[in-house]
Amino acid sequence: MSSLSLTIATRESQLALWQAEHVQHILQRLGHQVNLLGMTTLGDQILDRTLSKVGGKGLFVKELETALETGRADLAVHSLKDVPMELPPGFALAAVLEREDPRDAWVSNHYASLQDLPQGAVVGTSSLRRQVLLRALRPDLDIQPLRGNVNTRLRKLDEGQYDGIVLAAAGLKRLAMDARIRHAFDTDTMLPAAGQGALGIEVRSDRQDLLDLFAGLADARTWQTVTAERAVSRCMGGSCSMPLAAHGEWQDGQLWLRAAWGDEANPNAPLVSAQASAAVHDLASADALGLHVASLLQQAGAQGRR
Ligand SMILES: NCc1[nH]cc(CCC(=O)O)c1CC(=O)O
Repeated sequence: MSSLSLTIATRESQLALWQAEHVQHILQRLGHQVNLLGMTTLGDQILDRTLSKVGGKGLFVKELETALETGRADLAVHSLKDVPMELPPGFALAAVLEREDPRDAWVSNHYASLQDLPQGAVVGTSSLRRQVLLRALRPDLDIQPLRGNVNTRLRKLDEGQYDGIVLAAAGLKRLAMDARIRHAFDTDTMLPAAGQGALGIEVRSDRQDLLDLFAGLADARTWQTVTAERAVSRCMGGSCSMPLAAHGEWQDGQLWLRAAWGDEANPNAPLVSAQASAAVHDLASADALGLHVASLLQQAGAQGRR
């Protein structure tokens, strides 16, 4: 393939820039010329409210899509967790890249683990999924909202506003802040969000040149895994305003998919869980596994949203 001159649209948080530069380097190694176009999204501007209350997923990607639409940029690099389950018409996921640690991390300056926290301690997270899972582990905790990019959240912890916070391990590891992680929660206690830790490349669907280019860079296993996870979320009508976890792990060539759903209207109700496995071999069979697990969730009492 001949050398292309490409522009990557990216948010300007430290993590978004790391991710865009990561893809920039991959493309440069293939001989392409790559610039970054930094942008501020609505999700970056609204910091005083919980995202689930102001429109949820999509707030971080819309401005980037506009740049693709107008040709100011050729591709956008996203944390897949923040990408809506269905892209708007005219856009496509060109690839999913290798996954960082998908687990949630416990970060605290004083307490090595949740178990060490005193009664009623203050824990920061704005994720409804993390809130519900934390409440199941420690009903006594005082869970307080925590927004902002990774650095902002750590600063708020260090200022003493929280006894501990829960963040994606992936963001901390990518920013070489592993040292802040007291421990990563095992996936049995804190089931991760669909797509957590994976990167997605979005392009305009008419850019066949880019679809061809990225087909060769995709991590097939990761793409199948997150496709199954995202199918659960899509089928449940998942958005940030629904406590929903979906996580796949491979075992003996089979993809094991687990999901958990919490009732946002009744946060004290127990979680509904479901799991299934299948010999997934392509994106279609991964999607089918996700739909199956979503139907099991619904049979067990989880309510999807239209
Ligand atoms: N919702 C914000 C967001 N989107 C992606 C990540 C972390 C990196 C990832 O999951 O790929 C984070 C921060 C967090 O959840 O702690």
